[in-house]
Amino acid sequence: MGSDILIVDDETDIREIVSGILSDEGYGTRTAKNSDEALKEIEARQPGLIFLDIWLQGSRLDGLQLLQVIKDLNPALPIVMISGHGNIETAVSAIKLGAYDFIEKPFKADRLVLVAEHALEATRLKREVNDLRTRSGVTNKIIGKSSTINQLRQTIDRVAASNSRILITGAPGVGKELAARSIHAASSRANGPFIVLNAATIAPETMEIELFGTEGGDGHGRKIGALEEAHGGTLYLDEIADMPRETQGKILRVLVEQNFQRVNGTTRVHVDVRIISSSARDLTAAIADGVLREDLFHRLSVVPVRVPSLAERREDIAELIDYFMDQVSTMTGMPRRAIADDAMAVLQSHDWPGNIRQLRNNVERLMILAAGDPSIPVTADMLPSEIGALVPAMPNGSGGEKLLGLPLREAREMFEREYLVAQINRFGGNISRTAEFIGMERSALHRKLKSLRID
Ligand SMILES: Nc1ncnc2c1ncn2[C@@H]1O[C@H](COP(=O)(O)OP(=O)(O)OP(=O)(O)O)[C@@H](O)[C@H]1O
Repeated sequence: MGSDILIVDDETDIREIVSGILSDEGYGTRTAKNSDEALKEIEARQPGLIFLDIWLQGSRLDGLQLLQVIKDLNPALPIVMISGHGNIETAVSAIKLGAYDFIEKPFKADRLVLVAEHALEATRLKREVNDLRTRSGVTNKIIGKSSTINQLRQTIDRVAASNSRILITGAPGVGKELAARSIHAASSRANGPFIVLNAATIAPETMEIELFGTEGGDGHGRKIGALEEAHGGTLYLDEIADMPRETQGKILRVLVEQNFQRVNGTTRVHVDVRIISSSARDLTAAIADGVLREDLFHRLSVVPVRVPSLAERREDIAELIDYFMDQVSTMTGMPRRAIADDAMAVLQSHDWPGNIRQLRNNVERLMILAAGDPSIPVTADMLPSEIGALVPAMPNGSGGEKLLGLPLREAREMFEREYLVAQINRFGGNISRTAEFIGMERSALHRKLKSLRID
Protein backbone atom coordinates (compact mmCIF):
# COMPACT_ATOMS: atom_id res chain seq x y z
CA MET A 1 0.00 0.00 0.00
CA GLY A 2 1.22 3.53 -0.79
CA SER A 3 1.39 6.30 1.75
CA ASP A 4 -1.47 7.09 4.04
CA ILE A 5 -3.35 10.24 3.00
CA LEU A 6 -5.89 12.12 5.12
CA ILE A 7 -8.57 14.12 3.29
CA VAL A 8 -10.25 16.87 5.30
CA ASP A 9 -13.28 18.52 3.67
CA ASP A 10 -16.76 19.40 4.86
CA GLU A 11 -18.30 18.33 1.53
CA THR A 12 -19.04 14.62 1.37
CA ASP A 13 -18.74 14.59 -2.44
CA ILE A 14 -15.29 16.08 -2.43
CA ARG A 15 -14.09 13.69 0.27
CA GLU A 16 -15.35 10.73 -1.70
CA ILE A 17 -13.98 11.88 -5.05
CA VAL A 18 -10.51 12.71 -3.71
CA SER A 19 -10.36 9.55 -1.68
CA GLY A 20 -11.54 7.45 -4.66
CA ILE A 21 -8.96 8.89 -7.06
CA LEU A 22 -6.12 8.44 -4.59
CA SER A 23 -7.04 4.91 -3.56
CA ASP A 24 -7.24 3.94 -7.24
CA GLU A 25 -3.59 5.02 -7.38
CA GLY A 26 -2.76 2.67 -4.54
CA TYR A 27 -2.68 5.14 -1.64
CA GLY A 28 -4.32 4.38 1.66
CA THR A 29 -6.88 7.08 2.47
CA ARG A 30 -8.82 8.30 5.47
CA THR A 31 -11.30 11.15 5.63
CA ALA A 32 -12.48 13.74 8.15
CA LYS A 33 -15.24 16.30 7.83
CA ASN A 34 -14.06 18.87 10.39
CA SER A 35 -11.04 19.94 12.43
CA ASP A 36 -11.79 17.77 15.47
CA GLU A 37 -12.20 14.62 13.40
CA ALA A 38 -9.01 15.49 11.53
CA LEU A 39 -7.00 15.98 14.74
CA LYS A 40 -8.35 12.69 16.08
CA GLU A 41 -7.21 10.87 12.93
CA ILE A 42 -3.77 12.48 13.14
CA GLU A 43 -3.52 11.50 16.78
CA ALA A 44 -4.51 7.90 16.00
CA ARG A 45 -1.76 7.63 13.38
CA GLN A 46 0.21 10.29 11.61
CA PRO A 47 -0.63 10.38 7.88
CA GLY A 48 2.02 10.85 5.17
CA LEU A 49 0.08 13.69 3.54
CA ILE A 50 -3.03 15.78 4.19
CA PHE A 51 -5.44 17.36 1.71
CA LEU A 52 -7.16 20.16 3.58
CA ASP A 53 -10.11 22.30 2.54
CA ILE A 54 -9.52 25.99 3.13
CA TRP A 55 -13.04 26.92 4.32
CA LEU A 56 -14.13 23.84 6.25
CA GLN A 57 -17.61 25.00 7.13
CA GLY A 58 -19.27 23.93 10.36
CA SER A 59 -15.89 23.13 11.92
CA ARG A 60 -14.42 24.44 15.19
CA LEU A 61 -11.26 25.54 13.34
CA ASP A 62 -11.31 26.66 9.71
CA GLY A 63 -8.77 25.30 7.23
CA LEU A 64 -6.12 27.94 7.85
CA GLN A 65 -6.38 27.62 11.62
CA LEU A 66 -6.18 23.84 11.39
CA LEU A 67 -3.16 24.18 9.10
CA GLN A 68 -1.37 26.15 11.81
CA VAL A 69 -2.24 23.65 14.52
CA ILE A 70 -0.99 20.73 12.43
CA LYS A 71 2.20 22.59 11.45
CA ASP A 72 2.88 23.24 15.14
CA LEU A 73 2.44 19.54 15.85
CA ASN A 74 4.64 18.43 13.00
CA PRO A 75 6.31 20.99 10.74
CA ALA A 76 7.51 18.26 8.34
CA LEU A 77 4.04 16.87 7.53
CA PRO A 78 3.07 18.01 4.00
CA ILE A 79 -0.34 19.65 3.60
CA VAL A 80 -2.01 20.46 0.28
CA MET A 81 -4.88 22.97 0.53
CA ILE A 82 -8.09 22.49 -1.44
CA SER A 83 -9.18 25.92 -2.49
CA GLY A 84 -12.56 26.98 -3.87
CA HIS A 85 -12.66 28.84 -7.13
CA GLY A 86 -11.79 32.48 -6.55
CA ASN A 87 -9.98 32.27 -3.26
CA ILE A 88 -6.48 32.00 -4.60
CA GLU A 89 -5.31 34.75 -2.25
CA THR A 90 -6.22 32.65 0.75
CA ALA A 91 -4.44 29.71 -0.83
CA VAL A 92 -1.32 31.83 -1.20
CA SER A 93 -1.47 32.84 2.45
CA ALA A 94 -1.80 29.15 3.30
CA ILE A 95 1.47 28.50 1.48
CA LYS A 96 3.09 31.28 3.47
CA LEU A 97 1.90 29.48 6.60
CA GLY A 98 3.68 26.33 5.48
CA ALA A 99 1.27 24.47 3.18
CA TYR A 100 3.12 22.55 0.47
CA ASP A 101 0.79 23.51 -2.42
CA PHE A 102 -2.89 23.96 -3.27
CA ILE A 103 -5.34 22.63 -5.82
CA GLU A 104 -8.26 24.65 -7.02
CA LYS A 105 -11.77 23.24 -7.32
CA PRO A 106 -12.87 21.91 -9.75
CA PHE A 107 -9.69 19.91 -10.30
CA LYS A 108 -8.70 17.16 -12.68
CA ALA A 109 -7.81 13.72 -11.34
CA ASP A 110 -4.35 13.90 -12.97
CA ARG A 111 -3.52 17.14 -11.24
CA LEU A 112 -4.58 15.76 -7.84
CA VAL A 113 -2.43 12.66 -8.25
CA LEU A 114 0.55 14.69 -9.44
CA VAL A 115 0.39 17.08 -6.49
CA ALA A 116 0.14 14.12 -4.09
CA GLU A 117 3.16 12.45 -5.70
CA HIS A 118 5.24 15.63 -5.57
CA ALA A 119 4.37 16.40 -1.97
CA LEU A 120 5.24 12.88 -0.83
CA GLU A 121 8.44 12.85 -2.86
CA ALA A 122 9.57 16.24 -1.48
CA THR A 123 8.99 15.03 2.07
CA ARG A 124 10.82 11.79 1.42
CA LEU A 125 13.81 13.68 -0.03
CA LYS A 126 13.90 16.08 2.89
CA ARG A 127 13.93 13.17 5.31
CA GLU A 128 16.64 11.45 3.31
CA VAL A 129 18.84 14.55 3.26
CA ASN A 130 18.49 14.95 7.02
CA ASP A 131 19.28 11.31 7.49
CA LEU A 132 22.36 11.48 5.26
CA ARG A 133 23.52 14.61 7.06
CA THR A 134 23.38 12.85 10.39
CA ARG A 135 25.00 9.71 9.03
CA SER A 136 27.82 11.46 7.24
CA GLY A 137 28.45 13.84 10.09
CA VAL A 138 27.79 16.81 7.81
CA THR A 139 25.97 18.77 10.43
CA ASN A 140 26.84 22.29 11.37
CA LYS A 141 27.14 21.54 15.01
CA ILE A 142 30.29 22.82 16.66
CA ILE A 143 30.90 20.72 19.74
CA GLY A 144 32.82 21.91 22.78
CA LYS A 145 32.56 24.15 25.83
CA SER A 146 36.17 25.31 26.17
CA SER A 147 36.76 29.04 26.20
CA THR A 148 38.69 28.84 22.90
CA ILE A 149 35.77 27.21 21.10
CA ASN A 150 33.31 29.64 22.70
CA GLN A 151 35.39 32.49 21.35
CA LEU A 152 35.25 30.91 17.90
CA ARG A 153 31.45 30.63 18.15
CA GLN A 154 31.20 34.31 19.06
CA THR A 155 33.43 35.27 16.14
CA ILE A 156 31.30 33.17 13.78
CA ASP A 157 28.12 34.90 14.96
CA ARG A 158 29.71 38.29 14.58
CA VAL A 159 31.12 37.77 11.09
CA ALA A 160 28.13 35.81 9.72
CA ALA A 161 25.87 38.84 9.63
CA SER A 162 28.29 40.95 7.62
CA ASN A 163 28.80 40.04 4.02
CA SER A 164 32.55 40.39 4.25
CA ARG A 165 35.10 37.95 2.89
CA ILE A 166 36.64 35.69 5.46
CA LEU A 167 39.90 33.79 5.55
CA ILE A 168 39.92 30.87 7.94
CA THR A 169 43.24 29.50 9.11
CA GLY A 170 44.08 26.55 11.33
CA ALA A 171 45.87 23.19 11.25
CA PRO A 172 44.53 20.31 9.11
CA GLY A 173 41.32 18.77 10.41
CA VAL A 174 40.56 21.44 13.04
CA GLY A 175 37.14 22.22 11.61
CA LYS A 176 37.77 25.06 9.16
CA GLU A 177 35.13 23.85 6.74
CA LEU A 178 32.71 23.35 9.61
CA ALA A 179 33.34 26.95 10.70
CA ALA A 180 32.69 28.12 7.13
CA ARG A 181 29.43 26.13 6.97
CA SER A 182 28.36 27.61 10.29
CA ILE A 183 29.06 31.13 9.04
CA HIS A 184 27.00 30.44 5.92
CA ALA A 185 24.16 28.90 7.94
CA ALA A 186 24.01 31.91 10.25
CA SER A 187 24.15 34.43 7.39
CA SER A 188 21.39 35.95 5.30
CA ARG A 189 22.51 33.60 2.51
CA ALA A 190 21.60 30.50 4.52
CA ASN A 191 18.98 29.43 1.99
CA GLY A 192 21.41 29.82 -0.88
CA PRO A 193 23.98 27.17 -1.86
CA PHE A 194 27.20 26.42 0.01
CA ILE A 195 29.73 25.21 -2.55
CA VAL A 196 33.13 23.76 -1.71
CA LEU A 197 36.13 23.90 -4.01
CA ASN A 198 39.22 22.23 -2.63
CA ALA A 199 42.27 23.52 -4.50
CA ALA A 200 44.48 20.81 -3.03
CA THR A 201 42.51 18.02 -4.71
CA ILE A 202 42.01 19.57 -8.16
CA ALA A 203 44.59 19.24 -10.93
CA PRO A 204 45.91 22.71 -11.85
CA GLU A 205 44.90 22.26 -15.50
CA THR A 206 41.22 21.76 -14.66
CA MET A 207 41.11 24.38 -11.89
CA GLU A 208 39.66 27.13 -14.06
CA ILE A 209 36.98 24.85 -15.48
CA GLU A 210 35.98 23.86 -11.95
CA LEU A 211 35.91 27.47 -10.84
CA PHE A 212 34.52 29.32 -13.85
CA GLY A 213 32.83 26.54 -15.83
CA THR A 214 33.26 26.06 -19.56
CA GLU A 215 31.29 26.52 -22.72
CA GLY A 216 32.71 23.21 -23.93
CA GLY A 217 35.23 22.34 -26.62
CA ASP A 218 38.80 21.21 -25.87
CA GLY A 219 37.49 17.75 -25.17
CA HIS A 220 35.19 18.96 -22.39
CA GLY A 221 31.43 19.26 -22.40
CA ARG A 222 29.60 22.35 -21.17
CA LYS A 223 29.90 22.71 -17.42
CA ILE A 224 28.80 25.17 -14.80
CA GLY A 225 31.61 26.22 -12.48
CA ALA A 226 31.64 26.57 -8.70
CA LEU A 227 31.33 30.37 -8.79
CA GLU A 228 28.14 30.21 -10.82
CA GLU A 229 26.74 27.37 -8.74
CA ALA A 230 27.33 29.43 -5.60
CA HIS A 231 25.30 32.39 -6.88
CA GLY A 232 23.20 33.76 -4.03
CA GLY A 233 25.21 31.74 -1.54
CA THR A 234 28.76 31.09 -0.37
CA LEU A 235 31.80 29.65 -2.13
CA TYR A 236 34.30 27.95 0.17
CA LEU A 237 37.76 27.93 -1.37
CA ASP A 238 39.77 25.36 0.56
CA GLU A 239 43.59 25.52 0.54
CA ILE A 240 43.74 28.79 -1.32
CA ALA A 241 47.56 28.73 -1.55
CA ASP A 242 47.32 25.58 -3.68
CA MET A 243 45.64 27.48 -6.53
CA PRO A 244 47.86 28.06 -9.54
CA ARG A 245 49.14 31.66 -9.49
CA GLU A 246 47.49 32.42 -12.78
CA THR A 247 44.10 31.34 -11.44
CA GLN A 248 44.73 33.46 -8.37
CA GLY A 249 45.00 36.48 -10.64
CA LYS A 250 41.68 35.61 -12.24
CA ILE A 251 39.99 35.19 -8.86
CA LEU A 252 41.26 38.61 -7.92
CA ARG A 253 39.52 40.05 -10.98
CA VAL A 254 36.26 38.33 -10.02
CA LEU A 255 36.49 39.87 -6.57
CA VAL A 256 36.96 43.31 -8.01
CA GLU A 257 34.43 43.07 -10.83
CA GLN A 258 31.89 40.56 -9.45
CA ASN A 259 31.74 38.88 -12.84
CA PHE A 260 33.82 36.47 -14.93
CA GLN A 261 33.98 34.60 -18.20
CA ARG A 262 33.47 30.86 -18.56
CA VAL A 263 36.37 29.02 -20.18
CA ASN A 264 35.91 29.41 -23.95
CA GLY A 265 33.08 31.84 -23.23
CA THR A 266 32.60 35.29 -24.68
CA THR A 267 30.04 36.86 -22.37
CA ARG A 268 30.54 37.83 -18.75
CA VAL A 269 28.56 36.04 -16.06
CA HIS A 270 27.46 38.24 -13.15
CA VAL A 271 27.32 36.61 -9.76
CA ASP A 272 26.58 37.52 -6.19
CA VAL A 273 28.79 35.21 -4.14
CA ARG A 274 30.35 35.50 -0.72
CA ILE A 275 33.80 33.95 -0.66
CA ILE A 276 35.17 32.23 2.40
CA SER A 277 38.64 30.85 1.90
CA SER A 278 40.86 28.75 4.09
CA SER A 279 44.34 27.42 4.49
CA ALA A 280 46.25 25.15 6.84
CA ARG A 281 49.53 26.63 5.63
CA ASP A 282 51.60 29.48 6.96
CA LEU A 283 50.38 32.09 4.50
CA THR A 284 53.04 34.68 5.31
CA ALA A 285 55.59 32.09 4.21
CA ALA A 286 53.48 31.19 1.15
CA ILE A 287 53.48 34.86 0.13
CA ALA A 288 57.23 35.16 0.74
CA ASP A 289 57.80 32.04 -1.39
CA GLY A 290 55.73 33.51 -4.19
CA VAL A 291 53.12 30.73 -3.93
CA LEU A 292 50.27 33.01 -2.88
CA ARG A 293 49.65 36.42 -4.41
CA GLU A 294 49.80 39.06 -1.72
CA ASP A 295 47.09 41.21 -3.35
CA LEU A 296 44.71 38.22 -3.39
CA PHE A 297 45.54 37.43 0.23
CA HIS A 298 44.56 40.96 1.31
CA ARG A 299 41.32 40.85 -0.69
CA LEU A 300 40.31 37.49 0.76
CA SER A 301 41.36 38.16 4.28
CA VAL A 302 39.06 41.05 5.11
CA VAL A 303 38.18 39.22 8.33
CA PRO A 304 40.70 36.60 9.48
CA VAL A 305 39.35 33.77 11.64
CA ARG A 306 41.60 31.24 13.33
CA VAL A 307 40.28 27.84 14.37
CA PRO A 308 42.23 26.49 17.39
CA SER A 309 43.88 23.08 17.23
CA LEU A 310 42.54 20.24 19.37
CA ALA A 311 45.63 20.40 21.58
CA GLU A 312 44.56 23.93 22.54
CA ARG A 313 41.22 22.68 23.81
CA ARG A 314 41.79 19.28 25.32
CA GLU A 315 38.94 19.79 27.76
CA ASP A 316 36.54 19.29 24.80
CA ILE A 317 37.90 15.84 23.98
CA ALA A 318 35.52 13.86 26.20
CA GLU A 319 32.46 15.63 24.76
CA LEU A 320 33.73 15.21 21.20
CA ILE A 321 34.29 11.49 21.76
CA ASP A 322 30.77 11.18 23.09
CA TYR A 323 29.37 13.05 20.10
CA PHE A 324 31.30 10.95 17.55
CA MET A 325 30.29 7.72 19.29
CA ASP A 326 26.66 8.73 18.83
CA GLN A 327 27.28 9.64 15.22
CA VAL A 328 29.11 6.40 14.37
CA SER A 329 26.52 4.40 16.21
CA THR A 330 23.67 6.00 14.19
CA MET A 331 25.66 5.52 11.01
CA THR A 332 26.66 1.90 11.45
CA GLY A 333 24.35 0.50 14.09
CA MET A 334 27.38 -0.44 16.20
CA PRO A 335 26.81 -0.07 19.93
CA ARG A 336 28.39 2.83 21.83
CA ARG A 337 31.25 1.91 24.14
CA ALA A 338 32.05 3.39 27.51
CA ILE A 339 35.61 4.69 27.85
CA ALA A 340 37.49 3.71 30.99
CA ASP A 341 39.39 6.39 32.93
CA ASP A 342 42.82 5.19 31.84
CA ALA A 343 41.82 5.22 28.16
CA MET A 344 40.32 8.70 28.51
CA ALA A 345 43.55 9.91 30.13
CA VAL A 346 45.53 8.63 27.13
CA LEU A 347 43.11 10.18 24.65
CA GLN A 348 43.23 13.51 26.44
CA SER A 349 47.01 13.61 26.60
CA HIS A 350 47.57 12.61 22.97
CA ASP A 351 48.80 15.38 20.68
CA TRP A 352 46.32 14.83 17.83
CA PRO A 353 48.32 16.25 14.94
CA GLY A 354 45.37 15.42 12.65
CA ASN A 355 43.05 17.22 15.07
CA ILE A 356 39.30 16.57 15.16
CA ARG A 357 39.30 14.50 11.98
CA GLN A 358 41.90 12.18 13.50
CA LEU A 359 39.98 11.96 16.76
CA ARG A 360 36.79 11.10 14.87
CA ASN A 361 38.56 8.43 12.81
CA ASN A 362 40.01 6.91 15.95
CA VAL A 363 36.65 6.80 17.69
CA GLU A 364 35.28 4.98 14.67
CA ARG A 365 38.23 2.59 14.54
CA LEU A 366 37.93 1.95 18.24
CA MET A 367 34.27 1.04 17.95
CA ILE A 368 35.01 -1.33 15.08
CA LEU A 369 38.10 -2.95 16.56
CA ALA A 370 37.52 -2.97 20.32
CA ALA A 371 36.74 -6.61 20.74
CA GLY A 372 34.75 -8.20 23.50
CA ASP A 373 31.49 -7.50 25.18
CA PRO A 374 30.17 -4.03 24.23
CA SER A 375 29.11 -3.46 27.82
CA ILE A 376 32.75 -3.67 28.98
CA PRO A 377 34.44 -0.24 28.94
CA VAL A 378 37.32 0.32 26.53
CA THR A 379 40.56 0.36 28.49
CA ALA A 380 43.85 1.99 27.53
CA ASP A 381 45.39 -1.23 26.23
CA MET A 382 42.55 -1.54 23.70
CA LEU A 383 43.29 1.81 22.06
CA PRO A 384 44.64 1.87 18.50
CA SER A 385 48.45 1.66 18.57
CA GLU A 386 48.70 5.01 16.77
CA ILE A 387 47.58 6.66 20.00
CA GLY A 388 49.08 4.33 22.57
CA ALA A 389 52.51 4.48 20.88
CA LEU A 390 53.19 7.97 22.16
CA VAL A 391 52.79 6.93 25.76
CA PRO A 392 56.12 5.87 27.37
CA ALA A 393 56.47 2.09 27.25
CA MET A 394 56.86 0.09 30.43
CA PRO A 395 60.13 -1.80 31.11
CA ASN A 396 58.39 -5.11 30.50
CA GLY A 397 57.66 -3.98 26.93
CA SER A 398 53.96 -3.44 27.43
CA GLY A 399 52.50 -0.03 26.65
CA GLY A 400 52.50 2.37 29.57
CA GLU A 401 48.93 3.47 28.89
CA LYS A 402 47.76 2.43 32.31
CA LEU A 403 50.21 4.83 33.97
CA LEU A 404 48.35 7.85 32.69
CA GLY A 405 45.14 6.82 34.36
CA LEU A 406 46.83 6.68 37.78
CA PRO A 407 47.86 9.29 40.34
CA LEU A 408 51.65 9.82 40.55
CA ARG A 409 52.16 7.68 43.66
CA GLU A 410 50.46 4.61 42.17
CA ALA A 411 51.99 5.20 38.74
CA ARG A 412 55.46 5.37 40.33
CA GLU A 413 54.86 2.12 42.23
CA MET A 414 53.64 0.43 39.09
CA PHE A 415 56.69 1.60 37.19
CA GLU A 416 59.10 0.61 39.97
CA ARG A 417 57.59 -2.85 40.18
CA GLU A 418 57.90 -3.47 36.44
CA TYR A 419 61.36 -1.92 36.37
CA LEU A 420 62.73 -3.98 39.24
CA VAL A 421 61.23 -7.26 38.01
CA ALA A 422 62.85 -6.63 34.61
CA GLN A 423 66.26 -5.83 36.18
CA ILE A 424 66.21 -8.82 38.53
CA ASN A 425 65.36 -11.08 35.58
CA ARG A 426 68.19 -9.53 33.61
CA PHE A 427 70.66 -10.44 36.35
CA GLY A 428 69.30 -13.96 36.68
CA GLY A 429 67.69 -13.26 40.07
CA ASN A 430 70.96 -12.02 41.59
CA ILE A 431 69.97 -9.26 44.02
CA SER A 432 73.53 -8.08 44.73
CA ARG A 433 74.31 -7.48 41.06
CA THR A 434 70.93 -5.87 40.50
CA ALA A 435 71.46 -3.55 43.48
CA GLU A 436 74.88 -2.61 42.20
CA PHE A 437 73.62 -1.83 38.73
CA ILE A 438 70.63 0.23 39.78
CA GLY A 439 72.70 2.08 42.36
CA MET A 440 71.01 0.97 45.56
CA GLU A 441 72.21 -0.64 48.78
CA ARG A 442 71.41 -4.36 48.83
CA SER A 443 69.41 -3.98 52.04
CA ALA A 444 67.51 -0.98 50.66
CA LEU A 445 66.62 -2.99 47.56
CA HIS A 446 65.31 -5.84 49.75
CA ARG A 447 63.13 -3.37 51.66
CA LYS A 448 61.90 -1.91 48.40
CA LEU A 449 61.03 -5.32 46.99
CA LYS A 450 59.15 -6.13 50.14
CA SER A 451 57.17 -2.90 50.08
CA LEU A 452 56.30 -3.53 46.44
CA ARG A 453 55.40 -7.12 47.27
CA ILE A 454 57.90 -8.59 44.81
CA ASP A 455 59.08 -12.05 45.86
N1 LIG B 1 33.97 21.46 16.97
C1 LIG B 1 33.58 20.39 16.24
N2 LIG B 1 32.48 19.71 16.64
C2 LIG B 1 32.10 18.61 15.96
N3 LIG B 1 32.67 18.15 14.84
C3 LIG B 1 33.74 18.81 14.40
C4 LIG B 1 34.24 19.97 15.06
N4 LIG B 1 35.28 20.43 14.36
C5 LIG B 1 35.45 19.59 13.33
N5 LIG B 1 34.52 18.61 13.33
C6 LIG B 1 34.43 17.48 12.39
O1 LIG B 1 35.77 17.08 12.09
C7 LIG B 1 35.95 16.77 10.72
C8 LIG B 1 37.01 17.67 10.10
O2 LIG B 1 36.53 19.02 10.05
P1 LIG B 1 36.73 19.96 8.77
O3 LIG B 1 36.66 19.18 7.51
O4 LIG B 1 35.84 21.12 8.95
O5 LIG B 1 38.24 20.38 9.03
P2 LIG B 1 39.20 21.30 8.12
O6 LIG B 1 39.98 22.12 9.06
O7 LIG B 1 38.41 21.99 7.09
O8 LIG B 1 40.11 20.19 7.45
P3 LIG B 1 41.20 20.37 6.26
O9 LIG B 1 42.31 21.18 6.84
O10 LIG B 1 41.61 18.99 5.96
O11 LIG B 1 40.49 21.05 5.15
C9 LIG B 1 34.57 16.94 10.10
O12 LIG B 1 33.94 15.67 10.11
C10 LIG B 1 33.87 17.91 11.04
O13 LIG B 1 32.46 17.75 11.00
